[in-house]
Amino acid sequence: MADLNDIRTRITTLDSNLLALLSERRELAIEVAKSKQSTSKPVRDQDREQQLLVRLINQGRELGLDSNYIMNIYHTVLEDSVLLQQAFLQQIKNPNAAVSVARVAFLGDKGSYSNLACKKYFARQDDSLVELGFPTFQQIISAVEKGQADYGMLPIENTSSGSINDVYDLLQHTSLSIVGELTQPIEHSLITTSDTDLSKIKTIYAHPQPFAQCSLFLSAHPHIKIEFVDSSSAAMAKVKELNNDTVAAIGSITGGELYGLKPIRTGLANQTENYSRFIVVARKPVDVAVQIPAKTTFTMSTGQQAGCLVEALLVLREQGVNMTKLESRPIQGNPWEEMFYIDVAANLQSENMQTVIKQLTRITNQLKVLGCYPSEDVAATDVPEDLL
Ligand SMILES: C=C(O[C@@H]1C=C(C(=O)O)C=C[C@H]1O)C(=O)O
Repeated sequence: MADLNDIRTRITTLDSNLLALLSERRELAIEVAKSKQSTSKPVRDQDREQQLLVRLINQGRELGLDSNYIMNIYHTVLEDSVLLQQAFLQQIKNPNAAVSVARVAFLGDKGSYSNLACKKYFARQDDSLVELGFPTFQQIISAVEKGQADYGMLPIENTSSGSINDVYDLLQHTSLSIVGELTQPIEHSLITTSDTDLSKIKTIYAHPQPFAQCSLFLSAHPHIKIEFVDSSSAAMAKVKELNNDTVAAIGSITGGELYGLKPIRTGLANQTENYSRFIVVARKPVDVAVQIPAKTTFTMSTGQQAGCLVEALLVLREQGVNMTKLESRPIQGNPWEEMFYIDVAANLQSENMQTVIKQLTRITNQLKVLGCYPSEDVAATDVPEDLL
């Protein structure tokens, strides 16, 4: 039998080769983006993706590889390829927005969910990253407004707990623009210093958002005391500092590793598919290249007469503009009046969106465009059922 060390050496070599190939594939994706730039072809080509997946699944089968295994790997590869091309075309479209060092403000400290989102988002940009942690959303916005940071990363909604109202309310008053978005899987775990047991835990430190997203798990353990902290990273820092087996934090496994902490329970969120959508804000708006699916976010307040909102929404329908989200929030200082937040799948520079904005400005009390940015929804391409 071959020696374990020898086999591992071969695996190590093989893994290095896989990485080199993935990196080469990314370089080719950039070449494809350059060609699309000259022809204005959309970045996403689902027919091509489907052909590629069918071929790989068939080829994989001959090598004894499961079709779902291939699908999972290639969904990640294709998503990365599409988002990489989008980031590349955006940089060409917005040369003035280029910074060589991106200073990004986020909630918490190293290892917070927002910090992990920053790392992921900016890994696709050419800039190097300076991470600036803040204890509140307001401080993140102020840091960008004052020029202490170039970007702010703000969570806006979560599949378990819904909209993050504090962020929506802050957007009413800022001059910043939304320039990007990112959807991140959020996997809550119970993070501790030692190999303790859930039955020994007396206190859990958590930010109110993870607390809300894990409410079912927490209500099943009513004897555990909950201490709220400013961020998941603050929760993990606290557990590290206390260093005993009766305390735990709600955080991510990756975040916990940065504090030398371990998970004793995973999958705490109410929904198994727990995702957060983050927005990226900056002082100047960006334009979105035509090859990229764009989203535009605007706020509007309508009169309180019957049918005002319907009339506004009809404008979207008449222009064939698809609304992907509608949120309403009270207007501070005007009891019972509502501000509507609307996301549409459209490029602000398109003719229909220009018409929408013109008409809505006429029929609403107030309209403000918060930004137009590349949509990061890269839905998996399906392959024929019988292949799976
Ligand atoms: C690379 C391309 O762009 C996108 C990414 C693909 C890939 O990485 O293989 C395939 C199709 C497109 O959605 C392409 O069009 O070939």
